[in-house]
Amino acid sequence: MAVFSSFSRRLFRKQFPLFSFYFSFSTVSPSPPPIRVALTESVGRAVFTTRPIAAADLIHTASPAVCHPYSGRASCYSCLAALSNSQPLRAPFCSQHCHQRSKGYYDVEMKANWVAFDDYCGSRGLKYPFLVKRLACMVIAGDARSDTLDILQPANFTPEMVSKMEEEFVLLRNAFAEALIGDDHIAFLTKQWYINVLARIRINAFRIELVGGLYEDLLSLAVASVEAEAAVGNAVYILPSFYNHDCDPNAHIIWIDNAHAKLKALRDIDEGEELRICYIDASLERDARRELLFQGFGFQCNCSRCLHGD
Ligand SMILES: C[S@@+](CC[C@H](N)C(=O)[O-])C[C@H]1O[C@@H](n2cnc3c(N)ncnc32)[C@H](O)[C@@H]1O
Repeated sequence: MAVFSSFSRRLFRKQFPLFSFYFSFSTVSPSPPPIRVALTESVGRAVFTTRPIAAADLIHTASPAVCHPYSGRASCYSCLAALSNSQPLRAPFCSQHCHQRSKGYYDVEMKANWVAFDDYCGSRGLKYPFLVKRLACMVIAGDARSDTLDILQPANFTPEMVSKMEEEFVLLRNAFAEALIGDDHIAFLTKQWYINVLARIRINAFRIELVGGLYEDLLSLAVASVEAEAAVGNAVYILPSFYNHDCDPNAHIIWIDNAHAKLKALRDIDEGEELRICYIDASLERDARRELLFQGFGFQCNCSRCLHGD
């Protein structure tokens, strides 16, 4: 658990000079990452460089605030690394470290019967409720705060969307209640909490594709993103969620062996430039990209490729 809470604590240790704030990574990283997060007039918060960054440089890494493997994947419960074939089914961890780190919320999850919730979400192709379930287990275990994701931008849900979430919420709460997890431990688990968390996940969740040993340089990075195996799960991060989108990005988020993310520069970047990643397949036509961004994230892209044509 420590990894999640200490990461959040470090992130929340922030100052608020006019319209910008800086994160302190002093106790863990030898030097802070060369970035700052600031409020912009057009796209809310954004990430800017504090010094020049060379192409292919690692800008920073990030641990997930919450992650969840896709069902049917032989992935570590904790970090989403591939499990070896010899791994016993009852021990879904890639290492003792992952087991120790996640033991508290894994035990909470194992106490409850998830058949109804999993069937409901699985049969409808819903993936994000599993992230909410994981976060709820972490909160009950004392491994995360219930407001962990509150700092992130939420999606706007229509009343119809909210009413569709009623059933999955009831199934989630009932699973905990029937497992005799005391009322005081699940007092945070209201419908409003469920909707608020899903609204953050909707905008900020990353689909994790591992590139494994393929990654060596900028060229293989491009190849890797095309050749990567199918996604292994979803995760939400705090700092990477402040990166805005660009259809011609200067940065890229990648996962090598597990859900620990690396933010890398795709080209030389000047001091003070905004860092942007691409949320979608940048090779799509302009109209298709704009439609995807609007439907998936609710915004009209203001990047220069969209504004000035391909
Ligand atoms: C993952 S968040 C990025 C951080 C966000 N700006 C914030 O303040 O938290 C995604 C949201 O940022 C805004 N955004 C990101 N990229 C954008 C772009 N290219 N054009 C317009 N808005 C963008 C949209 O509101 C989008 O829903």
